[in-house]
Amino acid sequence: MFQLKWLWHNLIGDRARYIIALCLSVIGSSLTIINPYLGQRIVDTFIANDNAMANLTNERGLLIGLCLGMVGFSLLRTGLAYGTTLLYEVASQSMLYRVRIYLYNKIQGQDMSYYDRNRTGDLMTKMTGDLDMVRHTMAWIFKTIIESLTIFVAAVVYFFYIDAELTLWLLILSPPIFIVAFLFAKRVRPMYIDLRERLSQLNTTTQENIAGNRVVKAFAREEFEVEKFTEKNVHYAKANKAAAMVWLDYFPYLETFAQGFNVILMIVGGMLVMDGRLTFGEFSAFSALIWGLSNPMRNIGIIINDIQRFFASLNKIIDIYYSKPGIVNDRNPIEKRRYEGRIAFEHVSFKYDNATVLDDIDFTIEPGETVAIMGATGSGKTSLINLIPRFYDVTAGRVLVDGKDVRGLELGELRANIGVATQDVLLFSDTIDGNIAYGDPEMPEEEVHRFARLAAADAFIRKMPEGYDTIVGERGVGLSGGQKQRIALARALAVKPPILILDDTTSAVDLETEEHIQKSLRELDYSCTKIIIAQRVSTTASADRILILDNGRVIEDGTHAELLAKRGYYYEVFMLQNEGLGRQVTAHGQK
Ligand SMILES: Nc1ncnc2c1ncn2[C@@H]1O[C@H](COP(=O)(O)OP(=O)(O)OP(=O)(O)O)[C@@H](O)[C@H]1O
Repeated sequence: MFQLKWLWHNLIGDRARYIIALCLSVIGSSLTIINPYLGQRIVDTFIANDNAMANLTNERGLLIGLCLGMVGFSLLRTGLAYGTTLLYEVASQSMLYRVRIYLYNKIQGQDMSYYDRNRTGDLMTKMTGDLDMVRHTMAWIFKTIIESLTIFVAAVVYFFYIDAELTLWLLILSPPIFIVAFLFAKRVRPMYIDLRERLSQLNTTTQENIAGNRVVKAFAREEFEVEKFTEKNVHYAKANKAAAMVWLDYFPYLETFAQGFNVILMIVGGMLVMDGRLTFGEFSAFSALIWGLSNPMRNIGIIINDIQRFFASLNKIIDIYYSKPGIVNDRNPIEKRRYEGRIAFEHVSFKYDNATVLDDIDFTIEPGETVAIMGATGSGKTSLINLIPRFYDVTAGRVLVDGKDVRGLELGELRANIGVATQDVLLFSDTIDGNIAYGDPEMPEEEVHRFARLAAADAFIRKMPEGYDTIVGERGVGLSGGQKQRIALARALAVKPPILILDDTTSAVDLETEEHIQKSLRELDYSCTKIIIAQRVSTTASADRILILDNGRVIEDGTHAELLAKRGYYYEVFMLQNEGLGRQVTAHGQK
């Protein structure tokens, strides 16, 4: 089966340990028949024997030997069980560790459309609960299956050796038990797939709620969110209960059959003892080992439940394991070069699924040029700049950097040459210093300060209680929107990229600060092509060129003066921002 092959493949490095553990499980479980055998000898020789008293005197050595044997084998089994559990734990934990790293790398290597499709809560469930279920199965469920099977087989073999007829009577119960177990497994399987999905939904709701708690509070929607969570929680609890109830439908049959072993033993075994075909000792051996037949039947429900959970979880993990990003790096990493920074869009079109977002975009940006992109919200500005570092790939046409199609460039090298400050600023829960030096952790402190000054962030950072060592909260909590933007800008500048992309990076800073940033950007001490998405004319005015996007098409392209002279969209925005007349501006003129 494919899933088992996958497990075997990932056990590499621990296969020997795991196989030894399986063998020890088999040996340890087989030893369970030894004590009933020794007990049988004791009963037949020293208790239910006509010469029992004489034997007690004459064969004392044998009795002591048998008793010591029982103690010895019990100790041996305990020792083996300890060692076996240890091996299972070590092997499964190491496998879990390796697979977790592999999956983490896989997730990191996915392109943006993967993150568009997958919910964070679902990915978190895969990385935690699902992986742990797989480990639990490797360490406990497989062990229980192997041990139950071994004890079952060993008991049956031993029973056949003592008395075949009684054994066959007992085994009459096995077919109905297996039929019931099969029916149960079939019914419960889809329930565990559903249960796994509901857990993922519960986690997604929880994660979104925690991440978005400020919005929830701002809109005073706590009650609504609690209701939403309760709904998911109820669904999850119901799914759990439904699976448990199914087990209860089958449990009485399995339990009755399991009890049936004792009943058959009493009736048939008793008759055989009375007929003198079975000794008391042999009967006691049956009695002592009958759990070897009934226990696996009792465990069968737990095993089936866990195996279904295991497959539901494993399939989710395998999904990530074999997922391939659409955007791959098919070049071998070479020594990273510094690009000149020439960018060209050649008749580029782009779609998310089926919705066309960019249509026949065609322009060139020379090294060192500063180009501003403006356009109504949703016109495709962010989508356009996302094509340069290959966050997404074009649907038609080509994006060229330094004259080469970006799809043919080494991905790491390409991205290392591009500094991006995204619209949605994300800072890590780390020091401010660590956040600015994210692209180069070895960066000297003075450099960090220099880039913070360029981004007009130095002054406010120094006013913070621990300056550059201040730890910012998750996603930058504790900083204002403008402060976060300036740290994100410093982080992008600090990699000294030949291509710098700023997506609305100064939208939340005041005009004076923005002026300082504009000046810094003009005076950077390294050559840099800048693409700046902005809504303010104050930002775009000093650019070498301005592109106006509307509905995925470039409708205006020129300098500030040229576009004003055109009296189109740009002119309207200019007038609106400078005169504050509040007219509604469209790409096609004024309404
Ligand atoms: N991940 C996505 N999946 C599907 N559609 C998307 C995705 N991201 C953006 N879009 C759609 O693509 C269009 C362009 O979005 P884009 O973010 O590029 O616009 P924008 O000009 O940057 O807008 P804004 O100024 O509001 O940031 C929008 O209609 C948006 O709904």
